Amino acid sequence: MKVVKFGGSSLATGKSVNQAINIILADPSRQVMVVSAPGKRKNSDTKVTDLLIKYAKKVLNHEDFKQIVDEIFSRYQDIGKYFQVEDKELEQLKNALLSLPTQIYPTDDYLIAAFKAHGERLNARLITMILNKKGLKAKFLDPFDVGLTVTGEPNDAIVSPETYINLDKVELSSEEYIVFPGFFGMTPSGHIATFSRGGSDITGAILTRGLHADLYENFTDVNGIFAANPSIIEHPDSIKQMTYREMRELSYAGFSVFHDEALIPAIEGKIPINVKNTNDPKNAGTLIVPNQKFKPTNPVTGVASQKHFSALYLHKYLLNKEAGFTLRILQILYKHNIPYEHMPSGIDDITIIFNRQFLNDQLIDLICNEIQSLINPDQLEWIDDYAIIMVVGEGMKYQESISAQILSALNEQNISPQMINQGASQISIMIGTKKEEADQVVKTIYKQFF
Ligand SMILES: Nc1ncnc2c1ncn2[C@@H]1O[C@H](COP(=O)(O)OP(=O)(O)O)[C@@H](O)[C@H]1O
Ligand SMILES: N[C@@H](CC(=O)OP(=O)(O)O)C(=O)O
Repeated sequence: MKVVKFGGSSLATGKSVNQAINIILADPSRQVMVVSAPGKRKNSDTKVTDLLIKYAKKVLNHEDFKQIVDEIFSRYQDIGKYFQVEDKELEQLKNALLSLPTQIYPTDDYLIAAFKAHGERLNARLITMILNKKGLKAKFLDPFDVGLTVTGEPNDAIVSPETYINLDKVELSSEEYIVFPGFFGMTPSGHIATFSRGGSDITGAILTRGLHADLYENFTDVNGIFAANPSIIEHPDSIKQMTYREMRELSYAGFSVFHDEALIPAIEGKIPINVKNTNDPKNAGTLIVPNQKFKPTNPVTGVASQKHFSALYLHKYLLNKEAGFTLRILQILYKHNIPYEHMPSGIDDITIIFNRQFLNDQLIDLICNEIQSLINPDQLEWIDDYAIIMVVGEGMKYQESISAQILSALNEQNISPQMINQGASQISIMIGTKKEEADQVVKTIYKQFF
């Protein structure tokens, strides 16, 4: 049995939903369909998830929301009309949208999560109607029906282990398709919490593991995973096969096509993932597997970049001999509930890299002041303008000169990275640079290895 996830880019119009249904029908083992909310129809369009966030904010601000509800509903109406779904049935979706502000939520964050989740919930309902209309047996199931439970933040949830005990009890019939909304789960107190953005990939992976599927097919709008982001490199090579570890590092570092957290259930279940194109389903796409059986011909599999970082650089002579130096810094961060991403260090220097999204100016001043007064470094510098480029490849284990090749290629372009870190993971090299140089770094490294 296969679990098949369709991203929002594959379900944006009636025509694309029809392509997705044809993909399901083409292979009888494609029994479970996980769906995202309708995505962008063109570049200037807005994803339904973003429209729902707007709707939630209007409700919280006591603003009129009629227009935004109409806009959201029209996305489902357009898809429904393509399949001649009756107005009466579509009206159920509108009523579900309109009833959202009348529910009780523990906090505003829970309200936002519940609104957001309805992008996928209503789409799964609509696609179930469409399949039934086509004379196919299909059932809508959602996290509340199967016990997909989550903990953590309402808009950044984590799956609970009991989900897998609950999923073990779900009985599938080979006669019936299951349509399941991605992106959200149920909290212990019975509320909706969503995964982070792009999190329908995570739902697909959870169902793949929990329902013991043989393969997780993830359908998107490109022919698999490319060796670099196509918005930076024109027509990059596509990756035929890669390991879980490579994908996890690359998706964490910016390959938004597949969510990094979605790798974890697949790794736990040792289930391969096939990223494929809804518009070109015959293309083999990218297969993500537990281990690479052969030594790769290219040491580098992919180059990813992210620009939302900041860094705190600290210099202190004999830092390496001072017991508890890093511990005290971490205690300050812990006190203010600030997570950090990386902490490369040398004998007298340490750089702490943060995700800028978790910080504001006031917090930055606070931690810098505390570190200065409690730890007294010789130099403290806050670098707000920070990007990370990750060069990843299982093949790097077999070649030692990769960082030298990278540095000399960058040097030829007059780029001197602020940080280069290799070692913590044998299969990746991390480069810290200014945001404005990040794309050029990706281009230079890509040219060097592809
Ligand atoms: N390395 C990469 N390989 C393939 N696509 C990438 C990569 N990096 C970024 N992308 C972008 O990811 C997009 C698909 O992701 P997303 O829009 O989230 O898909 P979906 O809606 O199917 O979940 C592609 O259209 C592409 O522009
Ligand atoms: N719709 C949600 C979840 C998701 O996974 O979407 P997509 O499959 O379109 O990336 C989002 O926009 O974040």
